[in-house]
Amino acid sequence: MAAARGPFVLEAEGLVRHFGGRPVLDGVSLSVARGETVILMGPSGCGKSTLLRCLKGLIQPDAGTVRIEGEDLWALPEARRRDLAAHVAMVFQRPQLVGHLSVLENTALGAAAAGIPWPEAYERAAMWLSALELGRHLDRRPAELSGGEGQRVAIARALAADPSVVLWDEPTSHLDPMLAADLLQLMEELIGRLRTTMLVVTHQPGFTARVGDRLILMDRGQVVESGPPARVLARPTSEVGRRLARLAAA
Ligand SMILES: Nc1ncnc2c1ncn2[C@@H]1O[C@H](COP(=O)(O)OP(=O)(O)OP(=O)(O)O)[C@@H](O)[C@H]1O
Repeated sequence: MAAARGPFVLEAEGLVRHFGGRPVLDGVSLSVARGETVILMGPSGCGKSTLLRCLKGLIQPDAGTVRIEGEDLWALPEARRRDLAAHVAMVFQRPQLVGHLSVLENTALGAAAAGIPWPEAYERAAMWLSALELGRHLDRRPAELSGGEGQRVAIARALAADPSVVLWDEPTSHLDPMLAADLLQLMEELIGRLRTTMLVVTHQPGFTARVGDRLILMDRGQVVESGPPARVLARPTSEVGRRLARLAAA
């Protein structure tokens, strides 16, 4: 990645995105500072995944800007945009691995896409797979993995790319409760240890309180509240915040 240009790794300003004539993002602005862990919460369907996809360059907003390391993502020519977006790693709700490639190849692919030369990409992939206790599965195909293993490969693929920022889109949502708890604990350890810039979508208030530097709440395509998680959960100022606080206290 080019030399750091400012305190914010990721910035969105006035993002608007419609689906079927309906505004799914309705003027979203946010910024994530270097080394910060920002948690994004909000009711199902409020636009969290759509926002993350815009920030990763997978969906073009109808209006507004996305800046990655100070560069206006959608103002760049396509090749340069792809390069820049490769420094934003994303862990999705499902692993999204390439079926005919091995676990090692899938993981190295993320690093290579971010411009890391292939030999080093393989080294970094093997290192992260081993760190995430997948060292015995390097030659397996994605279909031969359990749901939890698949998500750990997706995390290894994200981290092997040495990203500027990692977007986590509720990676535990399709796992059974015990596997989900294990994966949340792993995420908590990684976030605490790496201090990489993170933007995390989750529905877990306990996790949010423990790992978040800042909590942003969304409702119906808009940011409705933002602040330190302990403050937001104790003294919410929005309806969504009050619902979340009741849930956290239950
Ligand atoms: N490609 C698409 N085509 C049409 N509608 C879409 C598309 N992607 C998202 N939507 C709609 O946009 C709205 C927001 O979806 P999104 O997945 O961003 O919400 P979310 O907050 O991430 O929800 P969840 O917490 O359930 O994952 C939903 O009503 C969804 O149906």
